[in-house]
Amino acid sequence: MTTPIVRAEAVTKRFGGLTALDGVTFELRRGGIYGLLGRNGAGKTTLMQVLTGQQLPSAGRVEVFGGDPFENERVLGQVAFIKESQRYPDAFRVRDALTAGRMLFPHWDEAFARALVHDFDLPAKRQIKKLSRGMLSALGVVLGLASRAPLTFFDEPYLGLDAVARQLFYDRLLADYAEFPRTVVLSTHLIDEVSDLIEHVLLIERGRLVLDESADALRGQVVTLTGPAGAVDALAVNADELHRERLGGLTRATVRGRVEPGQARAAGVELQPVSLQQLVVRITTADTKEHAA
Ligand SMILES: Nc1ncnc2c1ncn2[C@@H]1O[C@H](COP(=O)(O)OP(=O)(O)OP(=O)(O)O)[C@@H](O)[C@H]1O
Repeated sequence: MTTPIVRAEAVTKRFGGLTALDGVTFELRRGGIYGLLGRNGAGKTTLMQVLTGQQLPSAGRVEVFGGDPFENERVLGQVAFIKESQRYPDAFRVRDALTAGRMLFPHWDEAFARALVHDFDLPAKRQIKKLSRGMLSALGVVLGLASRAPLTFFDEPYLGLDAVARQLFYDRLLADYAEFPRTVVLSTHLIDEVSDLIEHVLLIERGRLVLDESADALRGQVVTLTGPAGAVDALAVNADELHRERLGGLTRATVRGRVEPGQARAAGVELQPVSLQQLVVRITTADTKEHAA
């Protein structure tokens, strides 16, 4: 068993009458790339803020590296939180941000930072306020990767990055993670792009954690069945139905649960795996319908 480095117990965060996090309980273990997924406003940023001591929970408990992260230098020295809206001092140049990274992060790797600045084609002497949006995102990515923080949060780090730069980020993250294992939490809407990268999925819906599963386990769990309605129903009897539609005379159902491929073949039902992206869409829309009902 790997040791958990984060424990969140029944964490609730309210902003006035709005409940942004609602009784969220989970653990993050040492070493792993987590995908923090969920629709707009689901509570992802709030959760990362609570875990990094930038917001206090309204109820519940958070423990990071064995302590409360709030104003805790020992804990926060091991944590990097890279967010799109990061503000820098007005006169800061790219190279000043690297100097700050060197001072802030005990595990900082200067050579790696310089290599990344080169890879992302960042102008070291340019003022940060004069960077393009994509360059600003790239700077966040450089700081987050070179920090080598044992717990690194990337909150939608790709905004403004083009496809080539995003791929560079994924490649560098994966290669560096293999050499220096740590815990990385990546909040993203680009699920298909990161589905090969993430090892564990945390899915938040309206402030509640609705999925906390290894990506491998999930891949085998959800399938689409297409065939005559009666045969589909019989095969899916013990599975959890997430979605159903009719295609001419056929029924297509997306279900979570075990379906035997041999039985499906014999019943004339086509079985197809479901991508992580489709799975998230199905789970979150099923939840929305339930909520509206
Ligand atoms: N400081 C705040 N004051 C009031 N409401 C807030 C505050 N921060 C977040 N919220 C609200 O809490 C909810 C969750 O927001 P959060 O930013 O955590 O969502 P998110 O999952 O990160 O969304 P997105 O994917 O759009 O970035 C939203 O309804 C948001 O409006």
